[in-house]
Amino acid sequence: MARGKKQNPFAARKRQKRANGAPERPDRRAEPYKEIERDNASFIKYYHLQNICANEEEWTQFLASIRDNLPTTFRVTGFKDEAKALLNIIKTQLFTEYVRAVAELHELPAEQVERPLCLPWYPNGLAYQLHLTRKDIRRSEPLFRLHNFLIVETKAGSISRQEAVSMIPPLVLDVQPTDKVLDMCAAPGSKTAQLIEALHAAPEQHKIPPGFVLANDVDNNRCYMLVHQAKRLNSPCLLVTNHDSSFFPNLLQTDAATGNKSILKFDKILCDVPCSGDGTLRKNPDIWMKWNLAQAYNLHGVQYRIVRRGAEMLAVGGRLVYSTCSLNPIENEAVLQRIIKDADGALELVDAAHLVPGLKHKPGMTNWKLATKEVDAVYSTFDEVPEQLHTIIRPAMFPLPAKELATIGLEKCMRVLPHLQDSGGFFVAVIEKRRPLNFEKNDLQDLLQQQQQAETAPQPEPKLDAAGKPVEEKSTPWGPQRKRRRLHGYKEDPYVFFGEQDADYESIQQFYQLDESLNKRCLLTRCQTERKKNIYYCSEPIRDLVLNNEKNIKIINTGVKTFVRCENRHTAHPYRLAQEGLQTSNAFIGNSRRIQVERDDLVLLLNCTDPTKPPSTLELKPETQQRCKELGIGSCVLKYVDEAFTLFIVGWRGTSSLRAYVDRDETVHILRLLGADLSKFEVNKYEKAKEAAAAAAAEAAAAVDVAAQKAEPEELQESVGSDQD
Ligand SMILES: C[S@@+](CC[C@H](N)C(=O)[O-])C[C@H]1O[C@@H](n2cnc3c(N)ncnc32)[C@H](O)[C@@H]1O
Repeated sequence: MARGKKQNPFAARKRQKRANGAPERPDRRAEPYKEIERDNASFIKYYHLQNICANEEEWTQFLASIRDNLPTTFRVTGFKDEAKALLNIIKTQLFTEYVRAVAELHELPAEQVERPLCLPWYPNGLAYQLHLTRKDIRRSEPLFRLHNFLIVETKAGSISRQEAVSMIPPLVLDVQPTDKVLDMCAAPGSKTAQLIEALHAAPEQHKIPPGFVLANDVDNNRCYMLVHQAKRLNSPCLLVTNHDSSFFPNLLQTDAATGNKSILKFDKILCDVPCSGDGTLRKNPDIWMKWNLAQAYNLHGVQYRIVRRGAEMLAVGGRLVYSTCSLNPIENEAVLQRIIKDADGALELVDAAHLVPGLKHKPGMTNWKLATKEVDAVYSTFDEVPEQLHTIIRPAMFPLPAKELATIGLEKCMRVLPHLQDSGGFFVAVIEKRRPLNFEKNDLQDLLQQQQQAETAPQPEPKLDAAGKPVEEKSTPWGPQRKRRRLHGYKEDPYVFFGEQDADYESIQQFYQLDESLNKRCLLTRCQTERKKNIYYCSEPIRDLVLNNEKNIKIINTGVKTFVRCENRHTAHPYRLAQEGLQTSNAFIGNSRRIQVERDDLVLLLNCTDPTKPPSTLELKPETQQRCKELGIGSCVLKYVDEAFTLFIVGWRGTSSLRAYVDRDETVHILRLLGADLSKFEVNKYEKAKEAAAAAAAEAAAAVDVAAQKAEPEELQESVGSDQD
């Protein structure tokens, strides 16, 4: 073994076992694929006895639906005119191709193909359901263009492939651009993305929304999935943290006007809690094999603790949404009746059905029973539960006495069952806070004291500029300053904010004529170095949150990449613009680095995918050439104005060239919006696979020929020999 190279302990153990003569485990991949049996006697017995359906006929429909595969749904992500333009393309070109492809797949006349369904309850007609499963789309050659569209536009952040029912909680949370929003169990982040979109829904009113989204998850690895998902939206108003929500610490905020500190209370909170997930049986059939009631009993406690902590952190007048993808009243109504009862009038369940008009749902249940794990004994009250089950089945899991229950308002909850509109199963409840909770802990003095202690602890001498001011305001995150793998994930790099006087800022400001209203102190890097590489931007409230709270909570990510160091011998300025940050920085950039381009020029620039051969300015329209001459070398903003939308794209003016600085997926997205030819980017993976197989076969045949030629003289000799015999 090479010195210093660590051995993989799992591989070492496997090698050791093999050396000891232990039998090899059978390779399951070699076994024929078995379709999962969509049945579970305990599940059926349990939900039948709960009367989740009105009658036997409906129950039969429920069972048929939950055993069926789930149709694919997607929504156009939207707070821009671009969304409307893309929707138009979807409704015309994509759906025409859809009908053609489905007709080919099912060998039907096109007139018989059912068109995609616009989800009536999703705002502005932006969400659609296809009559195809995810597997259909992934595995059928006639659908390759549809598949390519879904992949590319998802990566470009223009659509979200999200289960229909999962779109409901953010809608009923009703987020406004000024809201302070907490997403307590956020990963992998499909609902967080919706919350961010709602925050940015009024760009004409706010260059940067005053509100923010704090997205949290207890699972460190899933936090990175969340970062990946949310990054597509390029919001400077997002903070991702990694903490147990049931013990989420109180956070400090600074009042911008007075400088006073207070405990942060959120206007909107989403508690999309961990659950048994039996509402997702259509998408995840393996749950049929695992389902049992013990999961719900185990989860009830953590679900209650999360919603209780959420209620404490909610501002008076604020709104909290509790949701699960479980049908089980133990994880739903039992949790809600408990928190509403404990709040003693401070919390109220409200009806939010008007925010999803046309969504078919049932009211929350007001009567349910509990049972043993295998549902062989059923209990209506805690008195009936045998003592050995008292630690598993708790009194609070049973419905309250009828009179008390009537004051809770459980009927305002929404239960979505799969057969109602061919979707997954889901539960959602909306709570509003009328006054502070009796058990709410507002430990401002403790927090201030902790902060003071941390500030007075010995620190390395700060670097000062010529005027004697600190050069930069550095955050000290959890743990050491070097990224190192730990049991519970990575330690994060620090958040180093720009100081009042920053040489890099001065030069960026001059080159891009940045408007002073862009708060330079919200620019940050993720390392302490003289030579900054990537410069990020976050909104003012996010900066305040980071600096006030990073010692109490593990911050995983914030800021949008806005400037990137890019130096070569021709460049006058060391930083180029980053496309990710342009959505924010564009509103602050002056005219000196802008160039307006027409459609043909933009199509030409985007079609150039070889970075070593950028388009020559001589190929562009005379007006564009003239502007290029004036512009001089370096990063710039390409502006394109269409009747329906305006695009801003990062460009690069080279010595004799102009190029668009966007990645492949965004390139395809923009070309699509421009109605340009996409055939160059349209990869048919089936054709490619066939070509690869044909090439491999040809290679194998050639190898056989060569072997045969080599073998020929011997064979001839043999045959001569045998003749002689
Ligand atoms: C139903 S999923 C959330 C789905 C997510 N809201 C979305 O739309 O993509 C539940 C999440 O809760 C997280 N979780 C479980 N226990 C938690 C806790 N105590 N605190 C915070 N997050 C928790 C899990 O890691 C999981 O990512």
